[in-house]
Amino acid sequence: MTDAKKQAALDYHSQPIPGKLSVELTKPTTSAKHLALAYSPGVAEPCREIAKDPENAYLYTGKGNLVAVISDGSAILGLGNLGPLASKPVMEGKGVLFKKFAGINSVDVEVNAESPQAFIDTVARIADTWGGINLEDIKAPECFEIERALIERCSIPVFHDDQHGTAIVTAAGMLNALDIAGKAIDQARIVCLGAGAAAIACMKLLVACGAKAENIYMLDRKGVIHSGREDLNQYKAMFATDTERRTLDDAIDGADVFVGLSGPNLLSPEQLNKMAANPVVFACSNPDPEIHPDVANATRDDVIMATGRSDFPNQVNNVLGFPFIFRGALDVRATRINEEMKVAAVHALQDLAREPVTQEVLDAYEVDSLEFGRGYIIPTPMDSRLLDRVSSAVAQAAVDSGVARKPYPSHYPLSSIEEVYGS
Ligand SMILES: NC(=O)C1=CN([C@@H]2O[C@H](COP(=O)(O)OP(=O)(O)OC[C@H]3O[C@@H](n4cnc5c(N)ncnc54)[C@H](OP(=O)(O)O)[C@@H]3O)[C@@H](O)[C@H]2O)C=CC1
Ligand SMILES: CC(=O)C(=O)O
Ligand SMILES: [Mg+2]
Repeated sequence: MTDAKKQAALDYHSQPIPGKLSVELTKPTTSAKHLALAYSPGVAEPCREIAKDPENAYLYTGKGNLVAVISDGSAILGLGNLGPLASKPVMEGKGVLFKKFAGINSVDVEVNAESPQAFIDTVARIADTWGGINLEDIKAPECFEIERALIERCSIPVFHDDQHGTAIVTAAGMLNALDIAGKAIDQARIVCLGAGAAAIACMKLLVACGAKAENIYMLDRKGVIHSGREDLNQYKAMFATDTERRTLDDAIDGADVFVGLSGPNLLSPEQLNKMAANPVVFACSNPDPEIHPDVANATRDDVIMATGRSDFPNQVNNVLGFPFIFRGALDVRATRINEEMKVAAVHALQDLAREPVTQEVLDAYEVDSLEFGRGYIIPTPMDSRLLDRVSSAVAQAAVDSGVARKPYPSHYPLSSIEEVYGS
């Protein structure tokens, strides 16, 4: 970013008041009578009801529309481990997206934990307060055990966004991009740079969508993850291939797909030039991609290019997933977010990209036209139809797969966030 853009970002966060979120009141509070209801003595009545039956918390408090965004700051975007407090702008940002796109209230919680177990214990002890937990920017491999343990210990949905939100959006974009490139996913040779939270989850979901594990070369900082390596954790080991290729330079030769979930400027124009015809490049590291789209487009005119950023076409970013996935899960009071719900979200995103783009989206991106093709493989976050399409698909999948504690919502389809509480 230029110095002017960096300053604009700092000003945005500090002016006119610090931060991006605030708390609003939902009940009248202008008289002593109101206070006697909101506070003592009236507040005792809902307390007694919740003590009798914890489900009443959904009736008398904001729990059912409240998601905690929780991080230890160990993998903040692609910036690395900057600690919990430095992750707060990102966590507030996730809260902005929850509210703006899905009408969900959120609190950000930055945990200073000395170990994964301490983090798990901290979160588990406060979990009942919320309707769901969105884990964010926790590095691999610790994130896998943290999420598994919290799913086991909590009765509300726990979802590591960097794993599953990213994987859902990547899979949707990839299925469309390969279709446009005229390639079959089960034939595609895929290079994944990065072997952390996002990369492992993305490759697992691509395999579930038809990619062949033996066609995937995954790389970490030490190079290709191959069967001869003895330094692999169990998650990386799932992607160890029997190959003589050792470096990105080796792996990228002839590849159909590059997925970057690692760090900035790690794919060179020379390496892009070694890829097969119509290469699909998802350079998803934030804020700086593995290859800048201007560089990629200048290098090859047949590249189908996506990044995680809002300021370039084809934004492959978990913002297209987590707000709507939680909306659907909360509205049927799902106990968890399972594979069926994730796959339903993939197909809802994939299908929406193939529909005509609305004027609202054209205006938001200041373009005259946008249609399914190389420059538009996935819906944009500013598409208000996402609220209905993804949330409905996720809610229906939760009901069908038996994890919903409420029926499919009678107030669906949703056409705006004003409707999220029903009528
Ligand atoms: N667009 C989107 O929606 C999203 C994008 N991301 C991006 O993905 C990236 C990774 O995030 P996340 O998975 O959460 O973090 P993790 O810390 O869990 O994983 C980072 C991975 O990147 C690898 N890596 C880092 N530098 C290099 C390098 N120079 N060469 C090869 N591999 C490297 C690490 O290798 P090693 O294992 O050897 O340490 C590790 O496997 C970030 O840039 C993040 O912004 C993440 C989530 C969503
Ligand atoms: C988008 C996001 O969650 C990340 O880059 O970590
Ligand atoms: Mg993240």
